[in-house]
Amino acid sequence: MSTAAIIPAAGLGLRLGGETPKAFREVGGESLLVHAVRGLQAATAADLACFVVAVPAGTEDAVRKELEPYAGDARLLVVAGGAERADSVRVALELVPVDGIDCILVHDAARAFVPAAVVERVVAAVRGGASAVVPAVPVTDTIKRVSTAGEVVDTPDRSTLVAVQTPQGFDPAVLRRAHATGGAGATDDAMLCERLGVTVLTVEGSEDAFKVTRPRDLLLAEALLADRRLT
Ligand SMILES: Nc1ccn([C@@H]2O[C@H](COP(=O)(O)OP(=O)(O)OP(=O)(O)O)[C@@H](O)[C@H]2O)c(=O)n1
Ligand SMILES: C[C@](O)(CO)[C@H](O)COP(=O)(O)O
Repeated sequence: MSTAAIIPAAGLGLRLGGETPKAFREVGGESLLVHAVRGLQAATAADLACFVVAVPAGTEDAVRKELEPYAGDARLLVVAGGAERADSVRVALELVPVDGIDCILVHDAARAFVPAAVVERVVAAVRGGASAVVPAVPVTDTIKRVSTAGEVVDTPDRSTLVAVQTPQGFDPAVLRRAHATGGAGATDDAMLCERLGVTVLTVEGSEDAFKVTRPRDLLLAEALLADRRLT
């Protein structure tokens, strides 16, 4: 049995700014998307057999060509994404083969520097019987719930909060059932599973799996990569 990876990479990166869609922005001379594919490939225990990448419409052929050298023996499929992240995941999911796949990962191109150990932890938890698995890190700020008027409503107990990352891993049948319900308002795939009443397990994430979202994240990405190249 093998793993399939869906990579939603069709976002515009409005918070990052610039002319180029975020997944094509370069760090250390390579696009975030290339870093993301390489990061998943480094997780050898995941047995990746297939990548399905959702990209901005019109860029499919160029991306296929760019990623081919990094896909190794895995099958590479590139598809035009949708309006929201959940739409991009859903169109990609339709292309994931049913036979021979016991785990589907959904991994943001924007979380391009996830360590292999995190990927392998997620896959191992799915193979160990979990239906849905998310990597998580502790929240370090005090979080406030606020009203629309900007007034603090309350302060949730921080020890019960975590920030979740990708790749998120799923039993294929569960992920298909979750996306069949539609993705309205869902900012991650685990949320769709939660709506079905499926238990979502957390495993240890990593600060390196941060999401490139705002301009200063690119500085952090350059520094992280430079440090990795040194060590
Ligand atoms: N319609 C969309 C929107 C997002 N994504 C992908 O989902 C991941 C996480 O989304 P986010 O970081 O929010 O990316 P953007 O939507 O591009 O960012 P922004 O909200 O700042 O425009 C990214 O890899 C992004 O390319 C996608 O495939 N399709
Ligand atoms: C999937 C995700 O990366 C988990 O933290 C996150 O929810 C994506 O959110 P975004 O608002 O689309 O960046």
